[in-house]
Amino acid sequence: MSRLLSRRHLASAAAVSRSAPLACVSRWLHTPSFATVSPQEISGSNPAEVHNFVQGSWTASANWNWIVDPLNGEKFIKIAEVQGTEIKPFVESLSKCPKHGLHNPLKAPERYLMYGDISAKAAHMLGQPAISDFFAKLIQRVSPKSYQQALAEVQVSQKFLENFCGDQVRFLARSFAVPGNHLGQRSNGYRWPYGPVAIITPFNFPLEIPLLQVMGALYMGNKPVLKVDSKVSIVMEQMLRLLHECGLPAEDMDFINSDGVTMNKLLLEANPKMTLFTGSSRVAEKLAADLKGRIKLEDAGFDWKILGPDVQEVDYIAWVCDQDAYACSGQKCSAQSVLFMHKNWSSSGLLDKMKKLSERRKLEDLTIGPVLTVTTEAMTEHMNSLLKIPGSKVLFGGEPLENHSIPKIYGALKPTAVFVPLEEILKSGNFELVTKEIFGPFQVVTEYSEDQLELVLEACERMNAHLTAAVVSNDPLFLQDVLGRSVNGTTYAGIRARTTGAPQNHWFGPAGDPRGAGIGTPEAIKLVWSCHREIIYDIGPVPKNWALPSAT
Ligand SMILES: N[C@@H](CCC=O)C(=O)O
Repeated sequence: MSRLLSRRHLASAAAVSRSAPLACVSRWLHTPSFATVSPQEISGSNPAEVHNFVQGSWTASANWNWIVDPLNGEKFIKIAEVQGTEIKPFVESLSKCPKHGLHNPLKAPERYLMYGDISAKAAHMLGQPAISDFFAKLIQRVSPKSYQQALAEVQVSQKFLENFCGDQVRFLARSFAVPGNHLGQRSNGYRWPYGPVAIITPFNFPLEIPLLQVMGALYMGNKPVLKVDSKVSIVMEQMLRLLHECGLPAEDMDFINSDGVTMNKLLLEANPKMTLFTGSSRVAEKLAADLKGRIKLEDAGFDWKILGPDVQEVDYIAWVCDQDAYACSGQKCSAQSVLFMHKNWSSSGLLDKMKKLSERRKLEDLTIGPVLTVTTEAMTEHMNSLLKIPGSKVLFGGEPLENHSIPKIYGALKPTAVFVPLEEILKSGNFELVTKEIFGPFQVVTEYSEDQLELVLEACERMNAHLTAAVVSNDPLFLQDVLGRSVNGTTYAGIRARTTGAPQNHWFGPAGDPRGAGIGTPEAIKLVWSCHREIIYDIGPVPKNWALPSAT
């Protein structure tokens, strides 16, 4: 059935056509059946509304919080933000789910199949060009990035859903059995849900991160409450409507909009058995303490790239560097934050090529655009602090974007690279400054000579977030050396290595931290959303010649 021409929409289009211009009819004909907004139509004079979903229904709240259009500062989306006094239904809803979950290998196993079916339907819908276009454009409105980057996010989400069709959800909960010591004894290892869980996700991937995590949680039998950064929660609100249309039971998950303080209160009162947090290290550490460690994290990434001694494919590598550092205006947790360049690259023209590529980026197509969590002043101030380090210099960028109406609360900076000498980076007064993650179009570049690889590795060792990394070389001994002495969770190795753009088939997540979460793959889902339970069956018979042993 075409979701675009549902009877409901044809009827509403016909009704509208009696009183409104043709453009309006065409808008409705092109709005997917589940949708309550049209990405292109949202504006100050036609604001969109985002609701909450709890205990099976959509709800408003006493308070509307306005989100401004990142491109012109107009108030364009109203969020029904739940206040501290309004969390009771959410607390009650989570409490309804027992610790053993909505399903598990010994309870309601048919729900694994149901989730296979829901994923198949959702994958099919999201694969319709009009629907992927709808989500790509909606993402662009709230988390400005180029159409291609926004569409890539939708495609990753669509492929992920395809991966968990049919029997693939039940295969996630595959158990094992080990023979016991005597007749009737065997141990079975099960993947067990946590039951009530919470998911908190950031602004930079409005669809990919919350969708993949929420589906993983549901697949394994948990009941999640999901909170997405209000700046972009409209995208997941619309996705939830799509999921309901694909058969997601209304009671299986809740969706809340609130500020951080209210969410913290909800977490403390509802006491979810596991919380997945994706976002800044500061909030991650606070939550880890508040929730007494019942948390998994995908936090900051000061992600590094090392160019090895073998210089080749300079044009290609310059392009990958440009994408890694500046696509989505550098607002990916995987973005290249520092580039360690072997001296052999100095005369290759790589930096010039990177500069030229960075200059192709423009606000009109959002290949560079607003920075949602760092202001222009803060980025400039950081750059100026770096420039006080002896030997440092601006390689390119360093200036605010021009001719725009991006509101002052957001940042607007040209793609920027600052060179800092390696010996200076390692000095204790400088190290923290240089490795401070700037969630914007900003990278540090440095150079090392043959005998300075130790210093490069020392710098990587001293960093405290280990998310993505790239070792750009086809020298197997160089690769082995660097890979064997580093820890980043998602590391690309080889001449085509990158730091960003992990699709659903690459585990994505930090390493080196027992709280580290993953996203995307079956291993990530099992690790984050289930725990191990072992049931040891010991049904006998008791041997006929059994006699009471002496006390031990
Ligand atoms: N796929 C994205 C990351 C998604 C985050 O969890 C990237 O590779 O930058």
